[in-house]
Amino acid sequence: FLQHICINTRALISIQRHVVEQLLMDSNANQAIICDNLRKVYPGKDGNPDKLAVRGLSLALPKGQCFGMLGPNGAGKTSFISMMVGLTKPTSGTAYAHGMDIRMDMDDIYTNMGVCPQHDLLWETLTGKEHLFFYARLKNLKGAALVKAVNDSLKSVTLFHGGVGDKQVGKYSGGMKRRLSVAISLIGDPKVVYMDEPSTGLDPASRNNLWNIVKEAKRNRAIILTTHSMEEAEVLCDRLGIFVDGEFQCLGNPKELKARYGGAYIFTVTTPPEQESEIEQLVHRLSPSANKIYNLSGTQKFELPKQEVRIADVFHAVERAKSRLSIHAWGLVDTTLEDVFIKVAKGAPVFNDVA
Ligand SMILES: Nc1ncnc2c1ncn2[C@@H]1O[C@H](COP(=O)(O)OP(=O)(O)OP(=O)(O)O)[C@@H](O)[C@H]1O
Repeated sequence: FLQHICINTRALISIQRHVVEQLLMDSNANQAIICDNLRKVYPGKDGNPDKLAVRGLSLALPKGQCFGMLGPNGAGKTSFISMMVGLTKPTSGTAYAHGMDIRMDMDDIYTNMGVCPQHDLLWETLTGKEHLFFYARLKNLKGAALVKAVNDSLKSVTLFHGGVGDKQVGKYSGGMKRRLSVAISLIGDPKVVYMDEPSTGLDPASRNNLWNIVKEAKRNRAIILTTHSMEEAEVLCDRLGIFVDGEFQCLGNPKELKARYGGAYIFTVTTPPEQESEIEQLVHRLSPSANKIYNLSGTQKFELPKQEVRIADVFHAVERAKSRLSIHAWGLVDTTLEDVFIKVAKGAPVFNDVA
């Protein structure tokens, strides 16, 4: 399985690299974002080796798409976004936002870019509305258009009614601050938006509300977002990359990733512990290469390779077994994006230092 992942990874990353090379040669290429072999190395301090946080990232993203960057803690997602928004310089390689180079044209890029940082960067003594006026003016909005943009923005993140937008941010809850940060990132109609874990700390209702805002917003722009929520990635992202140790381990839309990396059904069954071996035999009759992945006092979990089993056969086998075994509960589920994430993140080689 790991071999399968590695082959796919190399092929996919080189295809993406090839796409980027073609786009860079095409002066009419209408891509919102192109990353060309971006690399970030943090110099080692106190005798420690250098840290290669982003190792040659190539990516092309058209307008109208939301790209999700998933990855374990410390994978390099924030380092990537920091380069894209001009907070740090790439060690080598570069990226283009609507054809403008992040090494030279950052001032022009800023007028057409929005950022929702991982940690809210807000002034406690200013109101939500004052924040939005400030950022909207930076985007050159004036007069009636400025007032309309601010009010629309407050409404879109439900901070308008009851005068919430006129309260000081110091009195906002964590969720309200997060919603304000998202509103700031979208004010002034930027064509490229980066969102670093936008829904962290939001309750389910606020999160759904935020997802609707992002879905609406992506129609007209390119969005790159990082998230630890597989649910969020599935709801919002047209394309995903799982980023581990500074490089993509896989790229694709959520369905493709599940199909490519999720070659098995998960079959769970609970019986009295003394009937475990009979269940095991039943499973191996259904699927000779089934793999037991969990076993605790009568509850067993198996991976059944999809090419070996038909769902209907599993249902029939369980129904027949019920006449002689006490099956308290059972279930058969398809691979989730979370399963894909765990497998890909675990299977990735570990690199810590610059090779
Ligand atoms: N300024 C820095 N100097 C040295 N090393 C750094 C610096 N910033 C990040 N790193 C290291 O680079 C690696 C990538 O960190 P980064 O914050 O980009 O990861 P991340 O994927 O955003 O993690 P998380 O999901 O936890 O936010 C980590 O090993 C981190 O310790």
